[in-house]
Amino acid sequence: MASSSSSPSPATAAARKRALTEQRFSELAPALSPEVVEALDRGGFRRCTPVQAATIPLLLTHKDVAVDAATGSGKTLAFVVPVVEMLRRLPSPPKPHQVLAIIISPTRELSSQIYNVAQPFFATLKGVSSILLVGGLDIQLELKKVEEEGANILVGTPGKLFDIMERLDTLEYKHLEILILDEADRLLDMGFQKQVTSIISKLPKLRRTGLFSATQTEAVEELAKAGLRNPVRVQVKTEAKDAARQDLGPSKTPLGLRLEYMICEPAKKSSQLVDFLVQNTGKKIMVYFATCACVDYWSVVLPMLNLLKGSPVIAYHGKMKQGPREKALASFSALSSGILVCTDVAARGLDIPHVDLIVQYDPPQDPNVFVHRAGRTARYDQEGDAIVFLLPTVR
Ligand SMILES: Nc1ncnc2c1ncn2[C@@H]1O[C@H](COP(=O)(O)OP(=O)(O)OP(=O)(O)O)[C@@H](O)[C@H]1O
Repeated sequence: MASSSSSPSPATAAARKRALTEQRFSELAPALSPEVVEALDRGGFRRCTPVQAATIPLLLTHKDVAVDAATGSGKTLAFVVPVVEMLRRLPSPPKPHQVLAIIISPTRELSSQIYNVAQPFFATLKGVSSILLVGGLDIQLELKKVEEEGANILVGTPGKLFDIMERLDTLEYKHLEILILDEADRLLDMGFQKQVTSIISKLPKLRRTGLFSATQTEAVEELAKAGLRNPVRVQVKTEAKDAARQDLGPSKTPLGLRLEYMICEPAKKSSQLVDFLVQNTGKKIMVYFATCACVDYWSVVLPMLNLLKGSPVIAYHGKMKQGPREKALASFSALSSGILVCTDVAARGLDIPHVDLIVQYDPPQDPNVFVHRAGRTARYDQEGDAIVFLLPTVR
């Protein structure tokens, strides 16, 4: 959520100025409805980030958009606001089984996060229902609920959405106004191309589509060609100031992010991690490992170390059951300092408040993931540090 704007420190005020444009939501053209502006205001959102200032007017003037903007730059509201605003403009309330908007994102956590961020805005829509469709919930119960009650806005993961769309023929898509594909490159990396393509094939061609990603790949280009009509490309670049960021090229990382690397001898890497964590006690840290087994190992070892007593250590990986996984995320989000040991399941999109430091103990296989991991810190107007541990051979 946006931090209070009552009396920010000079540093925060400067960072906020960098993160936001002069454009007020209340003065966007085409104009947003007063109810949406009020909901934004209640959330502390008064001025647009660059990606919001560029994208909202485009979607509201019936353009498809392919958006490439840094992590933490406010992409979620850049599509939630136009989705809601487009549905507000419909002349009459929809029938219960008419699907008007679909928002697809790659993971349960991201879909839940989007659904939660969207709630105050969905609440301004009278007679419009929404549902979160993600794995891990009882499919029979969901099918029954959707069959009986219908749903006008579907938010979910491609597998679950595809499943529901295949099994239920009571939902009607011909009035669909807008499709959003969030973290598009991840949707494809995770092997969801078939489901996404099948979902798209059920939708009317005359719709708006927004494709959002912090990394553009050839596969994303292909998806944009297949799913978007004459899209306007929105690229929000940040200027690289330090050498490490210049190596990554423009637009990849947020302005408030400082990147470093540490060369480690294989035999000393573990002890260097411990030393590093001890030196940074009191910070809120995420440490990325290559495998779930490594996360399990370190989540047992770190709490045993006297030097780290007082630093809560929380594990988070894809082989954990959904309940413990959600609990882990909620616990870490609530901490002001502590360590989350995790795999790349926590690399994308998660908006965890006030993470100070990202440690990439195992470098990612895919260079794009580097940017997403680092992007869990320095979000919106915040600053943060990210360090990657490199063996001399991979430098
Ligand atoms: N206009 C705004 N004013 C103030 N805060 C904002 C604004 N827009 C977004 N934020 C805040 O910025 C943070 C990052 O936003 P969001 O999660 O949408 O980023 P993102 O671009 O989707 O990041 P990622 O690529 O990592 O998924 C959130 O905490 C959000 O509340």
